[in-house]
Amino acid sequence: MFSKLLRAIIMGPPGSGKGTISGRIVHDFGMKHLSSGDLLRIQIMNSTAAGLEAKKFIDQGALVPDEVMVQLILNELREITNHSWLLDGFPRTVPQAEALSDKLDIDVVMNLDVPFETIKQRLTARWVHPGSGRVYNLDWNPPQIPGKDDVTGEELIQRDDDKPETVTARLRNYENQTKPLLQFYSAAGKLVSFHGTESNIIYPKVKDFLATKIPAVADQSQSVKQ
Ligand SMILES: Nc1nc2c(ncn2[C@@H]2O[C@H](COP(=O)(O)OP(=O)(O)O)[C@@H](O)[C@H]2O)c(=O)[nH]1
Ligand SMILES: Nc1ncnc2c1ncn2[C@@H]1O[C@H](COP(=O)(O)OP(=O)(O)O)[C@@H](O)[C@H]1O
Repeated sequence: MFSKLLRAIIMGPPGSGKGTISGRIVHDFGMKHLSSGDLLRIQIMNSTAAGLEAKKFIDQGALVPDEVMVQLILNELREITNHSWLLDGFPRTVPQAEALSDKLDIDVVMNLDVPFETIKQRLTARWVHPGSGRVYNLDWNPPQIPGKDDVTGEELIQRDDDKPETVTARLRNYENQTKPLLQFYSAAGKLVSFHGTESNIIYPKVKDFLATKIPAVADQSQSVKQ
């Protein structure tokens, strides 16, 4: 029934739950998750040339230039062979999407359609574990020990770009630069949108959809045993 590896994109405005839902997809379907934001934050933590260059844009809520992003992501995707993957946060502009489709065929684009009013209040309460990209929310899914990652016990950080004024700039950029991608992927027949305000309600719909495309982890281990 499932003859090939799945190449999927998850899209949506900042704070729509891409990281949260990706974590559940990885758990249930074992896909490799590649988040452009996590990748950039690791480059910044390691003070690489690409990281230092990217930080100037990220701190202002601006998008990192297309050529930097395309190179970074295509290099990473080249490393993932023989595995289904889920791309989160890339592409974010039409030129990025064109550069990606020049190199690879994408199977599905899942769009999280969450209203801006819902999002704004979420982001100021977001804390992240930079090493893994695990994401928490002080109101919604707080860590077991305040300020510490549940799995490693390491310190959580609040992202510099989650300040209210930067969030406004990011939402504006989403509207101007990223939203046109919905039309791009819709015209290509790849787009599936999930509407809602709660990840717990959106995720079961995403899961049902993905189950028609890729075996769940439980089914994969069963087929190994047989
Ligand atoms: N209140 C609430 N917060 C949520 C929900 N889903 C995710 N969050 C939190 O909202 C913030 C943004 O989610 P995240 O997955 O990082 O979104 P992304 O920016 O699209 O990757 C994080 O702090 C999440 O813990 C939800 O359904 N309700
Ligand atoms: N594909 C991309 N193109 C340009 N900039 C990007 C891209 N992905 C991430 N960034 C930069 O990194 C920041 C954080 O990205 P991300 O963690 O994906 O944010 P969020 O999860 O809130 O949508 C973005 O605001 C942007 O500055």
